[in-house]
Amino acid sequence: LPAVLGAALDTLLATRRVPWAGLLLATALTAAEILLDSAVAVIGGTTTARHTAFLRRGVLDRVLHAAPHHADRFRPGDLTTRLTANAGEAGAVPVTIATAAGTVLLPLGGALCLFLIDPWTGLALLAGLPLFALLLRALVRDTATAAADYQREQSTIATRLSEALDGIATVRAAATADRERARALEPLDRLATHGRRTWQVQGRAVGGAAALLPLLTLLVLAVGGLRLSQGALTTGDLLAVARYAVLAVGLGALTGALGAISRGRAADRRLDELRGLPPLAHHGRVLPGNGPGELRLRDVGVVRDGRPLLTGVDLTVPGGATVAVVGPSGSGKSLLAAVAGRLLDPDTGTVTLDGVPLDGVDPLLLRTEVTFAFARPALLGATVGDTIAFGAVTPDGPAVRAAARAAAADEFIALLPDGYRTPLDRAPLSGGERQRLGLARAFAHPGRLLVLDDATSSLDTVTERLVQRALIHGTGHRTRIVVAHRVSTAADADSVIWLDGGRVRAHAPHTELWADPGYRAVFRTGTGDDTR
Ligand SMILES: Nc1ncnc2c1ncn2[C@@H]1O[C@H](COP(=O)(O)OP(=O)(O)OP(=O)(O)O)[C@@H](O)[C@H]1O
Repeated sequence: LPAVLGAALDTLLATRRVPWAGLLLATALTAAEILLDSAVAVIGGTTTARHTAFLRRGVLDRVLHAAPHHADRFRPGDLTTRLTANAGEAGAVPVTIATAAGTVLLPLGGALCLFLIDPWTGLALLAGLPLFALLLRALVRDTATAAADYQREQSTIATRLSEALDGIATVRAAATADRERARALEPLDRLATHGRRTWQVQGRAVGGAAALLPLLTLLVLAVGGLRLSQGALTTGDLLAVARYAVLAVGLGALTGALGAISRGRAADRRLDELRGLPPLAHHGRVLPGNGPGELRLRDVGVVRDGRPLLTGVDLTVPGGATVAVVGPSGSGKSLLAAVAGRLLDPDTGTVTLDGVPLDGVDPLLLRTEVTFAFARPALLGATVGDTIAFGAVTPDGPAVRAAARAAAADEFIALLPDGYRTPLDRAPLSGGERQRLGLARAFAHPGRLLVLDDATSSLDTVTERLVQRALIHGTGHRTRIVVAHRVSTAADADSVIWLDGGRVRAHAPHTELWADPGYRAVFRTGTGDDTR
């Protein structure tokens, strides 16, 4: 454009006629620039959105497929920040790099044209560039550290807020809302400091560029003027030099792009920590068809922070048996349940189902063969029916209803506004009702092994008996492990695993163990309410 305008000016001066061709070309070039700018906005926006979605999916996939105890060290608030704000910043990097490349191309073209018109004007521009390069280097380095600190504090606030929301009832009951707010917002000062640091670094770079680049333009123009007076340049040339010099110092826009790239890369490093989570390893083995569901644990141990939580657990649960796991609070019952269905890999020993080590079985297959129900089940899916059907395999309507009946959930579901089709957010549920939906979900997914981890603790005694009967009389699972505090569960089971301090104290039928006062004491000192 400057070359066309310069040539048009020279034609005008030389011929005293309107240079229509030059003007038309200049108009076409300007229109093309406007069109390109619009294309950049549209393509840039969609590319960033797609890349962000790609990063989020990839990282979420790694988190979901990671060995659970590795993924657990990232708290929900922290994970959310990484997957939302951080992924957003990291997702913008490719487009920002492309924009930066565009930002560099135009000044480079400008510089090249200066050399073509007159090398001395090009050299004048080059003289100031080393200083500008130093400025950019400092910007990239300082932005990266300030942005990383800022993003870390953001995560801390998000973690504390999500903890406070999670425990909102306790916070209200303890009247500690003000204290919680102060705790959640405590990193705010540091966050502000790091935020200011980021913008100070950016401001310094922009300020430096704003001081340096006009001086550079002036220098190029001065050299151009000198060359005009020497007769080496025409007036049109000088006009073009002036325009190209302005284009060349457009390099200043690079400061904004480089700052954004540095912030994006700092955010991407936080995603890297999630990408680095070791996946749940397996050897893609299948379980033998029609196996009885025999579970064996050999010398199983779990250690956390040097503390043994399960030690030397040796157990055989015969296929088709119902086994209760009892023991005082903190004795390792939930850990044993998690290990039995590979929600957790033990640190020592092996767990096999029908002779195949669990860590060898394809996880998707394992999830169709092993079903869990928990004390506080997460209700996933859009409707009440969906949440029961939720799993690796989706059961049909009659199977969902049969499972709900077995879990004694059918009656209260029938009272909901739309029955099974009631959206979960329109279904106010008590703790016991939530538990029954969790149980129904487990019952609706038959397989070799069913693990109930305290999954009936909120049910009243009558309902629990109903569920217990359904459990014993078949839910389509062959083997059942039931963690419970109630003596009736132990009495109904074929045998009882009695845990104490992370060790198996005994594995025998309830009637045999009942003679031991220590065993009877479990039901008095546990959180269970019934003894007999
Ligand atoms: N991820 C973990 N990191 C560190 N310690 C853990 C972890 N998970 C469990 N523990 C500890 O292991 C012990 C056993 O926990 P577990 O949940 O198995 O007990 P439990 O017998 O099911 O107790 P309750 O009857 O109260 O539910 C507890 O002391 C608990 O603090």
